[in-house]
Amino acid sequence: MIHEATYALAGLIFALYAVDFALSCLDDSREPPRLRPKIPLIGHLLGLITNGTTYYSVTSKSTDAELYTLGIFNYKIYVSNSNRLMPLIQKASKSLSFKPFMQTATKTHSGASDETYHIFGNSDMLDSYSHAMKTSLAPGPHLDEQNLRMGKRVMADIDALLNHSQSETQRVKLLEWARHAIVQASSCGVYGEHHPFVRSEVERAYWTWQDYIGLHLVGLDVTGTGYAAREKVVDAYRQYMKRLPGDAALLVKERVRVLREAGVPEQDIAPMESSFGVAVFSNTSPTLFWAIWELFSRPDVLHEVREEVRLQAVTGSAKEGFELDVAALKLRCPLLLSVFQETQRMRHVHANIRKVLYDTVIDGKFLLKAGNFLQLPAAPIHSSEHIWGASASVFDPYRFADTKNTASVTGSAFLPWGAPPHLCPARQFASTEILIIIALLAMRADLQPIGGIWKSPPLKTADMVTVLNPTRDVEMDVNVRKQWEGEWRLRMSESTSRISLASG
Ligand code: HEM
Repeated sequence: MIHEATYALAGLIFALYAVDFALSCLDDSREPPRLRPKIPLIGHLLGLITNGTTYYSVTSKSTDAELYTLGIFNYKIYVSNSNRLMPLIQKASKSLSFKPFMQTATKTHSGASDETYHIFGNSDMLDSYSHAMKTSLAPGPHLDEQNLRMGKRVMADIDALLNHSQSETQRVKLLEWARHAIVQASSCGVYGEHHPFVRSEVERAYWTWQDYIGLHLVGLDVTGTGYAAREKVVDAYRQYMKRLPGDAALLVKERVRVLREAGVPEQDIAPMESSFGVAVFSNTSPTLFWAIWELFSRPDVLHEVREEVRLQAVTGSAKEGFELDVAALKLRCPLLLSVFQETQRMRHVHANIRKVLYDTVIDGKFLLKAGNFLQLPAAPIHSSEHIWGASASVFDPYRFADTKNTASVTGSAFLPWGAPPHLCPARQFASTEILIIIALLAMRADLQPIGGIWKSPPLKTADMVTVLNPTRDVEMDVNVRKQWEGEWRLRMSESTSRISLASG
């Protein structure tokens, strides 16, 4: 019996290797070289299921190839390891396209009808959608209003955190607080004060839904918990969208206009809008969490940042109230900006994905065959010593504060917002929000994990986000800094004064 089982196992392993070998014989010699998995046919799939996109950091370390191939059954994932190829890939967006994933997401993520799915198969419609979002998020009066609403709500949440009895230490869960602050402030900015997340159970349902989006992708939410949470969020959007409030941002009005003009059925508008939270909240929250973590866990740097913000951007006194000047924060606080961008460089794990629609040759030599996928992981580029020097693997809070350090860094080497010419159109909005929150916390509060030890929690690698969340929350002691007690105001700046982001 044991012999038979051993023979069967040996036979299976032999068969797997044989099929893997046979498939690789069908490769065109101009395709990027294959990277063999430890377990033939499914090894890379298991790696991706277990490690998410961080798997590409492992595979990319084991080859010098600029582009390589991971075989999974008869599919191929081409992986770009190179910032040099990035602009060439981005320019080939007609054949290396993100659009098929937008179409699939109408069903897997939003739960919309077949009709909407077909509408999202129209490339021109998707271009109009993207154009409408880009123009409505561009610096100017509309973004000024969006920023104003966002800033007002940030102040309310920071006041709520700090206006407790001064003798008591407040305890908060940092991730929970960062998520709440971002959902509330971003929603006020984007949807107006009567946004869909005013009720805390809708906010909670949103994060439950996010835990299930990986399972929704493969239709495996067997308990239906994620779908129920999604329904709660969609319901709140249905109520909200019965009549868009006057203070909804142009962004929302434009998104809805394009959907209606394209013929998206009315019952699908709320589900489509509710899925926009992935863009608006899900990346900003963990980025804020880690930026707070990286700053407050370095007392010397925190001291310098406090001095920088105090000298450059804060006026007033305890008696007359303090004011944070957002224009100064954006333009004259290089160390704070550097800590934020270094957090992004070290923590960003996103791998942009493209479907190869037609056979495409990149850089005159790499053939990518239609029907396969291309991934553009940022982490191997963010940790490259060729680009960032010998300290590439170390968190250097000063890295972006001195342009000498980053003189050789082009837009396609710093990728948290995507790669030019396709960058997140809300990067100024999200960066302004994060900088305001960190600056106010730095000036007004002391934060420390309970027990005083800054031990980084493990990461939830399965999350489909650009910056990973911790697997467990971290409880923090929050104390008000006595000398900065008092009323605080924001002097909001015009959005045309832009933060000098390394991405452009
Ligand atoms: C730290 C927070 C954020 C990060 C790291 C981030 C990152 C990204 C990235 C990598 C892309 C893909 C770019 C591409 O390849 O085309 C993107 C697209 C997009 N993001 Fe963000 N984003 C953030 C916050 C936001 C917020 C707050 C909003 C809305 C208020 C937003 C709206 C969008 C939109 C509309 C697109 C799609 C643009 C298009 O269709 O061309 N993002 N974002």
